[in-house]
Amino acid sequence: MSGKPLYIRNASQLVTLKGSSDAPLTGKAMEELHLIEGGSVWVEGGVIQSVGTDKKIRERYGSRLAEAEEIDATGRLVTPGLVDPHTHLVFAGSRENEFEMRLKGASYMEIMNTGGGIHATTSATREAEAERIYKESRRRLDQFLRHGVTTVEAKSGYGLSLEHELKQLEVAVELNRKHPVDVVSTFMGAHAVPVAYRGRPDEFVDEVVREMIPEVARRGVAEFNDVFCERGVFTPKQSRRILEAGKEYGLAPKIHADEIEPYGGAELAAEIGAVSADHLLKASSEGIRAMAEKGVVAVLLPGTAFFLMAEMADGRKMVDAGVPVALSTDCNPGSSPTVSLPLIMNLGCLKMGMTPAEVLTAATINAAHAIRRGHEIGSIEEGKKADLVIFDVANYMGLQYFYGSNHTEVVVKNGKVVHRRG
Ligand SMILES: O=C(O)CC1=NCN=C1
Ligand SMILES: [Zn+2]
Repeated sequence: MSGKPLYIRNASQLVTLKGSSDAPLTGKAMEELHLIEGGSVWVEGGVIQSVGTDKKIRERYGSRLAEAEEIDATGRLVTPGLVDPHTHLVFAGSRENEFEMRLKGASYMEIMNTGGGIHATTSATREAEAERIYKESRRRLDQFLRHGVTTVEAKSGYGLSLEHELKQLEVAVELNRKHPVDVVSTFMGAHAVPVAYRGRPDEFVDEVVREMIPEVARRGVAEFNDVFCERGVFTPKQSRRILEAGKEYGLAPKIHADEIEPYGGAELAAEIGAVSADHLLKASSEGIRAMAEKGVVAVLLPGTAFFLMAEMADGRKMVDAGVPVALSTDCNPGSSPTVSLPLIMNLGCLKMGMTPAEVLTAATINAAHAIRRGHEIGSIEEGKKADLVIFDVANYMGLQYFYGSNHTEVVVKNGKVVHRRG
């Protein structure tokens, strides 16, 4: 096995989340972190080899301790690497101007319908060379890493044409190849109807379905296909057509659902077998029930609601209804310009009625299942990728109690230390 073993020892709390690799956790199981007090991990070849009390690990590897890189985690919390299953990471430019417009009363949709919003970022991203988009996106990915995030999903959706959607996706693929943080790509050509197609949405849907999806699938630059199902963007009928087309080409469906108005997005997600339905601030009780029945992961984005000064999705209701709940930053220049998944967990507790254990489950194993990676990341179990974080708090409750801070001290990715707080 290449490289030295890594021995992380004697954590005040080691959150394993063991036994969650086959399916996302729901209901009461979202609270069962399977903690080990004084826990240790032995890592070799980028893989978790053994997890247990420090006594167990020292007995098992006693003769080899001297050859290992040792990190003393005494007094600190060790968790799986955080996973962000919903970002619009890859883009150029920013929209501070719109932030001030919204503080003065303009709505998100008003700004978008007058040529700003997604259209503003689309113009900037179309004009920018891939190199510049790569550099700006890499900087955000560096910041994610410093917040304990070891895997992110990244959507296209600021190209809105085959040429520029492919440009975004190629940047995401390049970041995945070169950056320590793993990047999982989602095609989202159906993020908005571009200005050139204003008033002719069905013709744009034709282009997404007939031109973009086949080429994206042929190049293998995305695993998922997402659509902004919202009044004034894409109807449930158009969204169904786009997601069905993606399934035909092997792109698993995801959906931005019921963000601004109740619109049947959650129901459509259950009907079509989406991997996840995201936002859900206005999801109906019927939609939530249907998602629970079909095991569709609800990816909740409280940072977006916070930044849009809107009411939050009812995380408590969804957890109690048996929906698998995950959390994400929704990192994007318009409605959630943040990389702080730890702050999103704080909002899960303070604004959505979730518990400290539930939000940690939602930002690790359930987030991993929302991007079909639950079998390889999201928990600290033998055979899984050694993606781990050491936080400078004594327990998982402290991560939420001392809110608003970045408690990330050490990040381990594939068994290698890739960040130590300076
Ligand atoms: O505004 C943006 O750039 C991202 C977004 N898409 C759907 N909601 C927000
Ligand atoms: Zn989004």
